[in-house]
Amino acid sequence: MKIVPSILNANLLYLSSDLAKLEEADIEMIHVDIMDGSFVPNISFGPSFVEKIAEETTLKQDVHLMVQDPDQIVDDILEFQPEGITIHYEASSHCFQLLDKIKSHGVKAGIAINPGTSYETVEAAIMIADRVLVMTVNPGFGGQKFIKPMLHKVRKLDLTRQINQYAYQIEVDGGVNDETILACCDAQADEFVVGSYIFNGDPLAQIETLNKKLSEGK
Ligand SMILES: O=C(CO)[C@@H](O)[C@H](O)COP(=O)(O)O
Ligand SMILES: [Fe+2]
Repeated sequence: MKIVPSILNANLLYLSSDLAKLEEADIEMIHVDIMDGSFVPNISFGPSFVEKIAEETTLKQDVHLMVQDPDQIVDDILEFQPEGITIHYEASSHCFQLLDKIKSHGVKAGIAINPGTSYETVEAAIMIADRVLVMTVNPGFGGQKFIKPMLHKVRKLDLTRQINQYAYQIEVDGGVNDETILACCDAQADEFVVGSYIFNGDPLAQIETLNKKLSEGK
């Protein structure tokens, strides 16, 4: 089980020292949300930011693409060899081709689903995905309320991978905090993206609280 801090709501003026704190907290990977103002009503970072982060830290990058046309931007990100790139099923017109392309570069290929997208819609795509990201808020912003019924999808994804021996990791993204992380863990999610909960306080203390919750819940 992994906590994956999302830097979307971090204060970018202090990002360098915050990244050092995450390393100190034994975090392995951060979550980088790329938004184009079209697929979601917000604009965040672009590929050059992935490059700058790679120069600054040894933390791996889990890149979450919330863009209308992922085919157009994916090459620019593959260049910086993140740990993974996750595309939205709703945005990609050729998701199998794109997932294969990401994998062929030795980068983990993820498929993300919005709250309104059913598990059944992605039944085929998950067969080849390394990661399935279940949005537990509507994408676009940090600091939103966790949508609890999404855990039903997480449970189904876990059951499906057990039955078929699929290899994907299940990641939950949005509204994960000290009150919701245990339910995600119980539903068998493997990776917990946590943004505002970590960066609205002292990152080290917040991560310690989350780790404590997870170990108490075992
Ligand atoms: O992809 C997104 C939002 O669209 C997320 O990765 C957020 O950045 C998570 O932030 P919190 O909900 O934890 O504040
Ligand atoms: Fe995200």
